[in-house]
Amino acid sequence: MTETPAIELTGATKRFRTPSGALHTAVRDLDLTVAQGEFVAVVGPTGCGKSTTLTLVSGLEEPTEGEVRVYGEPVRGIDPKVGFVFQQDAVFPWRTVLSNVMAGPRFRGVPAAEARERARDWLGRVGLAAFEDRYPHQLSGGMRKRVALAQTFVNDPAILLMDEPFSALDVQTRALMSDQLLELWAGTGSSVVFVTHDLDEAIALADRVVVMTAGPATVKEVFTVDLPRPRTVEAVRLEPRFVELYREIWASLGEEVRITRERGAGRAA
Ligand SMILES: Nc1ncnc2c1ncn2[C@@H]1O[C@H](COP(=O)(O)OP(=O)(O)OP(=O)(O)O)[C@@H](O)[C@H]1O
Repeated sequence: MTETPAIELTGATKRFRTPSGALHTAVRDLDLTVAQGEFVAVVGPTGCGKSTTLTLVSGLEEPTEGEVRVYGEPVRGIDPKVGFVFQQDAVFPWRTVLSNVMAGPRFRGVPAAEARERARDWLGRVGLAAFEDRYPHQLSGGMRKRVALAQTFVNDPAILLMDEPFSALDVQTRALMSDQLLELWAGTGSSVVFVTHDLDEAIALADRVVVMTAGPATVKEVFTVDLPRPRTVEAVRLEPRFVELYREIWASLGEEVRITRERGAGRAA
């Protein structure tokens, strides 16, 4: 018997009504399956429809056509099995780090003592045990991102949707965060969909890299990343296979980036 996929988009199309009243197609006829426990990275030219794809899986938006399923069930609204990490931090500025990490389990009805214990456990895993009484503004960008990871993993999500979560960080912190994410994810069995502009990051993290077309987004090509795990970003980047994969995927992605750029230049002319 084959296992139910964690995520299944079938012929998913999303159109938005623009302020001028016209219809804009952000995603068209998109087919994508993510297995349970799989890490999938999504790359594509700017504005092509990557975030819209995530919002369809999250239940924040409904597809205009086609189907989106999570664990075999059609998505109807926001599912508690799904966790998110975005580029912006989703922390309460007036709450301490511990209170921020406890918030999710508390909203889900976990008793305070247990929520505190789970939050402390995850804060320990992200290396912030000594900072539980700090407020978010007293932390660095990288530390706030670690709070965001603890905040997400503490809810034990079956599916994790990440939309350029590390793009606001400097390059070194980004690499450390990627390593940390892989470490945290390794023990959970959750499925991840990770949207990024950074092909290095996509290959270093993922089991498969999905290349999207210039907008409206559909799947152009899917590449399997056959690099062994556990991986660390700095080490994996030096492997000949990594460089080979980078070249192959860039050949596909680069075309779409060029199409998007030329359209932009056409519009500016
Ligand atoms: N709520 C909305 N209403 C109208 N148009 C929208 C809406 N959300 C997204 N769009 C449009 O759909 C297209 C795809 O946007 P989306 O944010 O999914 O792209 P993206 O690939 O994530 O972009 P980026 O790489 O720049 O983050 C864009 O042209 C955007 O302007």
